Amino acid sequence: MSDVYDVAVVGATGAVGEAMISILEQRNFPVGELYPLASSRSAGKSISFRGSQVKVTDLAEFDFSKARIGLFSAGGSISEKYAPIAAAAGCVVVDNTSHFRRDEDIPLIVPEVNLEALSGYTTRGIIANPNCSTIQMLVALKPIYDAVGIERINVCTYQAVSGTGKEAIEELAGQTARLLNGQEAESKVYPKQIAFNALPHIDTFQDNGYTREEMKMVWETQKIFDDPSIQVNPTCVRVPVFFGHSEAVHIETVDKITAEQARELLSSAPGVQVMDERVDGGYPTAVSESAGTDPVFVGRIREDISHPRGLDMWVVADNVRKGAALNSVQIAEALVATYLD
Ligand SMILES: NC(=O)C1=CN([C@@H]2O[C@H](COP(=O)(O)OP(=O)(O)OC[C@H]3O[C@@H](n4cnc5c(N)ncnc54)[C@H](OP(=O)(O)O)[C@@H]3O)[C@@H](O)[C@H]2O)C=CC1
Ligand SMILES: N[C@@H](CC(=O)OP(=O)(O)O)C(=O)O
Repeated sequence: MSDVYDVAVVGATGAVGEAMISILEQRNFPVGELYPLASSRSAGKSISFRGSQVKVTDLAEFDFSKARIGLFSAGGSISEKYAPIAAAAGCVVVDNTSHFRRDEDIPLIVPEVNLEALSGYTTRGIIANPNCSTIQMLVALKPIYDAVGIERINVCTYQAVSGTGKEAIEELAGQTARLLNGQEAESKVYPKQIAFNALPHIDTFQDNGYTREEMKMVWETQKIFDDPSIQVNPTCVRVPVFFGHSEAVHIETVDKITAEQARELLSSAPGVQVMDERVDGGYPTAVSESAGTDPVFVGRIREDISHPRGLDMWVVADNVRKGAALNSVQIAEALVATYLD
C-alpha cells in the first residue's frame, strides 16, 4: 500500500461529485493529487479541497495515466466512453452510473453487504456503485437476510430531488418560491410539478409497466445478494424533499423473525442506526436525521399483521452520500486497504 493515491473525480461540479470531494476530505482519504474533471463548460473553474483551490479540467483533455483511482459520476454515456479509457491507463474506476452495473464481470458493491465481490474488479478495472435506493435498502436488510433469509421484498420509495441532480434541486426550490408567491410553476426537469406533489415515476418506463428505477432495485438486489431467487416488487416515487430518500420496506422472510429480534440485529449492523421508539417523532426522517449524515436509519420496525413471516420497516438515508458519494469513497477505501500498491 502506498502512502497516497492520485484521484480523478469525473463530474466534479455536480451534486454527487461535489459530495465526493468533500467526503474524501472529511474521511481523510490519502489523496495525493486531486483532479476534478467536468465538461468544457466548467473547465477552469476552481473547487476548494483541503484549504486550496484546485482547477477543474475538461474531461475530454485529461490523461488518465496521471490518476490511480477515478470516481465517476457524470452520467452513463460519459462512463461508457471514458471508464474503459481510464481503466486501460491504469486508473481503477469506481462508477456511480448504471451503465456497467449488470455486466457479469463488473463487481457491484455495497461495502457493508458484499465486499468479498470486490476482488473481481481486476478483470476490467471497473467497479460499479449501485443505485441509491438499492444501497440503503440492502444495508438495512443484510443482517436479516443472513439470519433468516428473505423470499420477497415489497418496497415503496419516497425519493429526494437531489437524486436527479443540481437542476432538479433548483426546480423544486424555484417552483416552491413561485407557488408561494401566487405565480405559476414551470416544469422543465420533471414531467409534472414536483413542488407540493408526488410523482410515481423515476427514470424511463419499461415494457412491463415498471420504471427503470424500479427494475434497477430488482436487478441490483439479486446481483448484490447473489440470489436470483429473491423477489422484489418496487414502486419508486419522487417527492418534494431536497436530500434523503425514504423507503417503506415490507419483507417476507424464509424463517420467522420477530420485530424485537430484527431490532437487535439491526442495532449492531454496520452502517445502520436504529431509531425506533413507538412515540411521536420516534422514527427517522429525511430532513431531520439523514440529510448530510452517513448512516442508514431504520425505524417503524414491526411484524406484518397480514403475513406470518412478514416484517415492515422504514429506511432513510442521504441519497447523495450513502446512496452515491460515500459508498464510492468506501469502495475506494477498501481498494487501497487490500488491493492497490
Ligand atoms: N448511485 C446512484 O444512485 C447515483 C448515481 N448518480 C450518477 O451520477 C451522475 C451525476 O449525477 P449528479 O451529480 O446528481 O448530476 P449533476 O447534474 O448535478 O452533475 C453532472 C456532472 O456531470 C458533468 N458532466 C456532464 N456532461 C459532461 C461531459 N460531457 N463531460 C464531462 N462532464 C460532464 C457535469 O459537469 P458540468 O458542470 O461541466 O456540466 C457535472 O459535473 C448521474 O447522471 C448518475 O449517472 C447520481 C446520483 C445517484
Ligand atoms: N435514480 C436516482 C439517482 C440515480 O442517478 O440513480 P442511478 O445511478 O441508478 O441511475 C434518483 O433519481 O434518485
